[in-house]
Amino acid sequence: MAGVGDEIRLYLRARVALIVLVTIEEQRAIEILDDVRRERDPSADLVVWDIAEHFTSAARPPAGHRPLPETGDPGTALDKIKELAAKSPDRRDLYVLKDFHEFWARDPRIRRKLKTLAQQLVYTGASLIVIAPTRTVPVELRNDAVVVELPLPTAPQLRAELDALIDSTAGVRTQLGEPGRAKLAQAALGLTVAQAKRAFAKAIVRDGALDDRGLDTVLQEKKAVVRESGALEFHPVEESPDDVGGLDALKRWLTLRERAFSAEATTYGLPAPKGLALIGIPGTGKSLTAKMIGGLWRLPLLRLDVGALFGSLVGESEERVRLAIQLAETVAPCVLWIDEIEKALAAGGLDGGTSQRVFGTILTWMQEKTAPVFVVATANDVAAMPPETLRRGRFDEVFFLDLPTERERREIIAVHLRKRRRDPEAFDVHHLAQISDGFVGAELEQSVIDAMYHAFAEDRDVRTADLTEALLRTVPLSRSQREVIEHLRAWLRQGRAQPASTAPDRRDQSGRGPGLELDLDLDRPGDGPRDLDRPGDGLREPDGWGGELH
Ligand SMILES: Nc1ncnc2c1ncn2[C@@H]1O[C@H](COP(=O)(O)OP(=O)(O)OP(=O)(O)O)[C@@H](O)[C@H]1O
Repeated sequence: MAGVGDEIRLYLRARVALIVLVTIEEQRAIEILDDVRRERDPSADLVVWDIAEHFTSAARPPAGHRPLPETGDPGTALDKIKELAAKSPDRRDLYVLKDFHEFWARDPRIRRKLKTLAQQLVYTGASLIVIAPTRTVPVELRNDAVVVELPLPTAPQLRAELDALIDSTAGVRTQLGEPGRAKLAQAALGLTVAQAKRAFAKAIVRDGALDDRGLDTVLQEKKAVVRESGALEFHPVEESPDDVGGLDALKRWLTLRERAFSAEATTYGLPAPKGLALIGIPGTGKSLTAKMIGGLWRLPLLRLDVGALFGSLVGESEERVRLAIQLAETVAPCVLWIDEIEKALAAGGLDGGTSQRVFGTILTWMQEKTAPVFVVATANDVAAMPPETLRRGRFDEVFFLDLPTERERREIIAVHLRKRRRDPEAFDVHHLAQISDGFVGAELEQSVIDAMYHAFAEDRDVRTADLTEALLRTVPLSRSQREVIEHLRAWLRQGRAQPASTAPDRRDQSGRGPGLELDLDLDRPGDGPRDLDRPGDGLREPDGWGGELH
């Protein structure tokens, strides 16, 4: 039996008044509880109450028949449990309540009755367990209750389900040998037992057999489940470092850790990297980098939409974040991209408490996580983020993505010409980079597209002149919203991040740009060891540096 059964057994032995088992897998929870019951006392009963079936015995095989009371009212159900336990105080029955999270949320009478009953049962052999889909236990009950989470099934558990399904499905042809079955079970990680069984069954019905095609069905099912969870989605991994212009320091950092999640790295004694924070000017390639990491490291990429975490019902947001974390851990090793993490603090219209709790849950998890989930947090607005957010221990490194330098602009323009099947050699990219000072990657890409539209409308191929015009037509954000960039650079000046690029021309002809000239104050306390692969450490801020933009 999994660790949860052991944990529950321990709490029962310690006579904890109320155990709240958090899961959406009620059937699996009941099976685990029945194992616990049988092992403690085979003659005890497992009595389950829910709003539709009322009292039933779930003990397998049935533990000696005893008439059970009949009531669909939750308050009366609690009274009846009290009577049953009082009648035979030595019986070690387990009473399981379903649907109570609905009642305790809205009825103070139920909260009171449940608390009293839980405290009284401590003096009998019986125990009380609530199965709930959320871990929000009312304040009044928190002192008496322990919350136990039922993790999603592991690969061996899913494998057992798969084997059982194949054995029980008459006439199913299966070309799945040992490695195939293991692969399929592995692919189903992140699904509940019921969801996995459904996906396996779907593959059998659709293909008439269980073979390699099943893998695809299972992955599709998993994507659907992840999407339904509200805030998490699988992101296709298509980008490679070749799609990213500039940002060489950041790319080097990532390439150095390319095999960080391999078994060899663990054997070598390396800890798995925890995560990266990418802070910076909008449009400089933070999202692009997050996507590229999945491609470079060949790991699945999950994107967490922080805005979508916030639900309107009490406790819903916390529940969603918990579920998202749980899903990411089951899919691990993976990259979890937390897009615009600062939104967690600025969730408009919500009471500060909810967003603080959601943000706190993410941060605590990042600090304590042991599963190989590499977090990439991207943020534009650092003003809302408390400084401790980006502390080491959570992130291995914090990178700042500044306006691209001239050389980087050359690379970015070349990337986008190549992407659109044009040879950069056929263009004067030097000139284009020179005239696009202050442009970010997104604006350069847009200018390339804009130029191509103009040429296309005139039925000819795109030329340097079209690109020049497109660039001159564009007013980059760095010019229209200087203060946004000033603000971010002021933050960088406080030495909280590494420049993502080490371009020697960081101070290009415009005389702007912080980059390498910053004194990064490498010895500040609490910083821990620095990366050897990080170039440019400790260079001095030049006289008269003012980050002036043109
Ligand atoms: N360094 C770069 N190299 C190549 N393309 C880039 C680069 N930076 C940005 N781009 C292009 O601009 C698009 C938008 O950039 P991206 O979304 O990654 O920026 P961002 O920093 O995440 O912006 P935001 O903060 O506004 O979300 C990318 O999909 C890519 O096509």
